[in-house]
Amino acid sequence: MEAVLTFSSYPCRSLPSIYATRFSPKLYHRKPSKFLRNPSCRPPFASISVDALRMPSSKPSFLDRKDPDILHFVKYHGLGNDFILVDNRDSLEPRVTPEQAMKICNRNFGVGADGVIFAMPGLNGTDYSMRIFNSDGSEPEMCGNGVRCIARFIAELESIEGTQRFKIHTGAGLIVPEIQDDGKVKVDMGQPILLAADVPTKLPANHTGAVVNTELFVDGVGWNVTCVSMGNPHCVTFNTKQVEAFQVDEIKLEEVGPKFEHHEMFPSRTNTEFVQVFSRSHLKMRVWERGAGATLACGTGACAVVVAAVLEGHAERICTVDLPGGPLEIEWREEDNHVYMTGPAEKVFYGSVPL
Ligand SMILES: N[C@@H](CCC[C@H](N)C(=O)O)C(=O)O
Repeated sequence: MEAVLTFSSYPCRSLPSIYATRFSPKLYHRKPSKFLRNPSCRPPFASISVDALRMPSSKPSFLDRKDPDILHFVKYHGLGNDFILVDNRDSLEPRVTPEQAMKICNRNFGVGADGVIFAMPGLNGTDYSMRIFNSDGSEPEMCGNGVRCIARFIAELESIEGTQRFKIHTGAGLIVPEIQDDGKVKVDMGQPILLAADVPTKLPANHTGAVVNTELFVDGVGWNVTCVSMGNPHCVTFNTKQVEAFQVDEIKLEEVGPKFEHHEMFPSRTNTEFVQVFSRSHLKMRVWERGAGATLACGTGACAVVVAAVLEGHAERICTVDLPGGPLEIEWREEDNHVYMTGPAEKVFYGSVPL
């Protein structure tokens, strides 16, 4: 639900509604858009009505406008992992630069988000491509919560209702989200990558080439870690040499997270998940994300956690993973070695920002 501000009684046929947000009304108080500045477009007696708590019945027409100085977007979140979604279907060139993405993601001086995601034309026989900039402007290969959001975003752009499956090209290869009857999105996240050099990590590998339950010194503490890539790198830890099982709420994420992220053992930096085991099918995690810091959820992270939990013998292949923003259902399927993630993706508001 959101507040919608509608300018009515304009004679211009193409006049769009203007959607205002509960969260960032200041965005709409900048330079008036061209049609408002053009007197020939203005009726003598324009009326303004505020129609609160109404969802637009269809895609807002302002998403169709192509003004190079204004970015129209839709904000989505997956369990509080929030993104600015951009309709980039006409080009493989992202509409904003990494520097602009940083500004837009800033929670004080911009819209506020963990990243900016672009829905682009498909490549290699896929329906669409997805690219993403983290809030620090870096570009990750994949984003699990983001791929659920982009599925819902594309469905909205293409006015598709009901169940729908898309083939999405990402930096991690083909990813297949499927919108289910209940609105949740189930994603085939592909196979986990375990070979140390491919994660990548310089930590010593075991006889299979994987880094499983290996000691990593961070901040003077020996953490037992397992390294998994879901296209993007993850370092998963369930315990230290001193602490047999974490109470994850006690982990000082802001202190220790950046030290994992920039550790010399991770040449491409890393996402890090701290995990508490409730049972063999129920885990709880907190995450420090590469390029975004502490977030409320990380889809690729939850997948990596279940893979690591199975490899370390803590859990079975089907688990509920509790994140600060809510639960994800994860399955690491034995038959095809693929990881499947199921969870929500919710639209928050429509907006525009000057570039
Ligand atoms: N939150 C995302 C992961 C986003 C990318 C990550 N910060 C990275 O740099 O790898 C998810 O839901 O997977």
